[in-house]
Amino acid sequence: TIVDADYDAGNRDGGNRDDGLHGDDDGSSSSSSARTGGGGGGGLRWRDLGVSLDECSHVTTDLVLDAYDGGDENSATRYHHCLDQANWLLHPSSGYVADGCLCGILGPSGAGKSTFLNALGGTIPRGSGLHPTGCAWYEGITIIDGNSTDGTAAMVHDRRRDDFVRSSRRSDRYRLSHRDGDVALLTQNDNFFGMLTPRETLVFASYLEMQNGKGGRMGRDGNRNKMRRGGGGGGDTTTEYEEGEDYEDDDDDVVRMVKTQNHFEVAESKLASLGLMGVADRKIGDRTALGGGGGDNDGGWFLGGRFVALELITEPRVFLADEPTTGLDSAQAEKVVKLISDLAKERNVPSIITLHQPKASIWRTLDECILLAPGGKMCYAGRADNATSYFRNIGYECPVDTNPAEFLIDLVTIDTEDPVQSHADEARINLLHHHFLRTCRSTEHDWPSSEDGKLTKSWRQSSSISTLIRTKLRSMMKAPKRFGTLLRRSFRQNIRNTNTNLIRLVAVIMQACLFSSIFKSVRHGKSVPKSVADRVALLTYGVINLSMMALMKTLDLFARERSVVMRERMRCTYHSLEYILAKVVAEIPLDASFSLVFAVVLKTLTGLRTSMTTLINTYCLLTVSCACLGFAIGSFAPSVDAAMSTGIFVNVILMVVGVINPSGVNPDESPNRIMEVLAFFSPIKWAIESLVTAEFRGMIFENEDKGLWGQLKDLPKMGALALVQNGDDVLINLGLGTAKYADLMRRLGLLSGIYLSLSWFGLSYFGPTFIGTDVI
Ligand SMILES: Nc1ncnc2c1ncn2[C@@H]1O[C@H](COP(=O)(O)OP(=O)(O)OP(=O)(O)O)[C@@H](O)[C@H]1O
Repeated sequence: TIVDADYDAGNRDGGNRDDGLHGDDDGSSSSSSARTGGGGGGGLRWRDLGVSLDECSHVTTDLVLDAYDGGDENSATRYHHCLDQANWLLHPSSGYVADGCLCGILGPSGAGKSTFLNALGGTIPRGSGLHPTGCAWYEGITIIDGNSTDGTAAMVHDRRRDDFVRSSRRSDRYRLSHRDGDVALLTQNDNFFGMLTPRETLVFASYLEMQNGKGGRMGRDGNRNKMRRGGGGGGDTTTEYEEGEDYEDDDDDVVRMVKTQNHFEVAESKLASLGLMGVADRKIGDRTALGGGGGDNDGGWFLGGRFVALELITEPRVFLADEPTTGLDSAQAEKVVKLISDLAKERNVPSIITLHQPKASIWRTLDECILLAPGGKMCYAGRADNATSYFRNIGYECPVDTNPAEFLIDLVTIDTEDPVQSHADEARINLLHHHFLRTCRSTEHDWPSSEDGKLTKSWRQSSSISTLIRTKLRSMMKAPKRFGTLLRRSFRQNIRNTNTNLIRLVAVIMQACLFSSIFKSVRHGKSVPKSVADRVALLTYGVINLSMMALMKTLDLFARERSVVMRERMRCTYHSLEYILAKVVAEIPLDASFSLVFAVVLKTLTGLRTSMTTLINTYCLLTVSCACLGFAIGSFAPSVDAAMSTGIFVNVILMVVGVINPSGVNPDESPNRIMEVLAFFSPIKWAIESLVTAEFRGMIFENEDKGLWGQLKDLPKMGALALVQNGDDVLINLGLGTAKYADLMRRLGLLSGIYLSLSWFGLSYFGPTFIGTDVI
């Protein structure tokens, strides 16, 4: 077994960074070799990768080129046919980014940089109307002991023999799997639990990753990286395990060490390696303390670094970042790009980032660059330091003292304001695109054809069923631990939200005081007929108020967590049921405690007949039910905005069908079927009916010493309830003659269960799904 690979006797047939990428004055050839890497090294590759608004399966880079060259008539016709149909956001191209390289995607706004990144990472959402073509994969190099017939010879250092031995290397193609954490994709919308510190965030993330039944990943990668570090920059020599091999079966020292490393150590090492120790205990959401995106270098650095830290917790195979410098000042931006560059080298992973107008110092940090023109037309892909010579060779000289990045972006920008200039710009871009594609074709023989190697397994995917079953079982056994972690995280996030919690506390006390002062007849504490309407209204107001607060708070929090949860769910870090249950257990007691305060204040300040316990129980269960409704809406809604507006709409409907008319109902007029169904799903209805039933059942009116005239004066105010004799009469008039408090509460409980199940379903089946690119 080959145990180390820190030397390769120069027999790398195209060792990525050494072949064509360095010191090649001929821009054209450097570009093409950068793109293909000569086939010898590990890295991220893509072939004919494009994205169009129309379905068009036949377009390849070859066809595009044929069309430009006016070559094979048949091909050109096919291409034009597709062009007619397909509206390309990203014209098909093929390329390569080597292990350990940082590649920046440059281009004007709307050129297709994010689209390209999503196509590479396999994260083009289903239903977006986009159609990807081609494929992207990771090419890994395996050093095999002995003389394998299908590999290329290489000299590899065998630690056990302390000697260099001739070994074979095999190049394997792996499908990149988001679920397995192969791809770290940092998007512009990424978010965090704002109340946690970076240390806690990383501890929770690493703990969840370790407990998700894919425990072999960290150990195995830890091993891989350890070996790579010894590689002295030989980015293309990587000793790998055979597929399906489980690290637990391995007796390597390094693996054992990583196995015993706990999640605290993993988090600490990530923090240290990213230089985040100084801000490790500051709350993430505390942007003022951190300096946010402006002014304070530490703050901005932290904001960028924390994203990177979390994405790297899983030791990804490929690192992609969409504008990681957005919102940072230039010094902070430089630091973040430098960090990604260092990590790319240290971990030997290909890293690709999109950049908006990078300054010269950032440009110098890039190893490679990809230039995209509008329409996603690739005009350059290769070593960053060869870019200017490449363009000089085709007649575009970068002026002295000009930032090459700006020069490149200007080259592919269309001046839409001036029609003549716009025409000239488009012609130049087409020329550049065409020239670039032509330089690629010369190395096409290095590429696997689509029939080659039907390898569809992801990097970490196990090949044997028994291993799969073992992994599943291991994951199930760890469910309680994951639940505990999620519970702690939710609980901390909730309890530390001090300002919001204080505001809520003050709000419920003030609302209870306000309601008690509005309904004065209830305040007197006398069970008199005149107070019936006020009692119904008071209880109803309380229910509506608490339901609104619980629903909105849940939607807001859920919406803010959404991107984190989606990211974690994409990787199958935990089961959606575990997440939902943890949220319920962590959040609902706190929500219910506000209801408790409200109930206590209301009962103390008014003469409500309902007991304190009944009031508390009902308001608390109502809160639970509305929080569950919030989870359900949040789990189905496609976006934060959609969740919030749907929440308001739904609550209004449930309120309208749920409130009781205090003037009484007409028993001869039964509500229509739709109303009945809607009412069944209204927690507001069940809570109001429960409280009203508890309030009036068995109530005997007290005599008011106000004489006949005084009593007659009150009758008009009581409407249809003017002639009631006692509480039971009131309930009959309100349509609750046979209602029982316990039954109504059971309905409310049942409704909470239904909403909880719906949230589980929504979270499980309505998450983001992506369109995969073709698998080679
Ligand atoms: N789902 C979609 N449907 C239609 N057009 C889309 C879709 N997604 C993106 N586009 C369009 O594709 C083009 C490329 O978008 P993309 O976001 O990739 O550009 P970009 O280079 O990343 O821009 P920026 O620098 O402004 O982020 C834009 O014109 C955009 O409007």
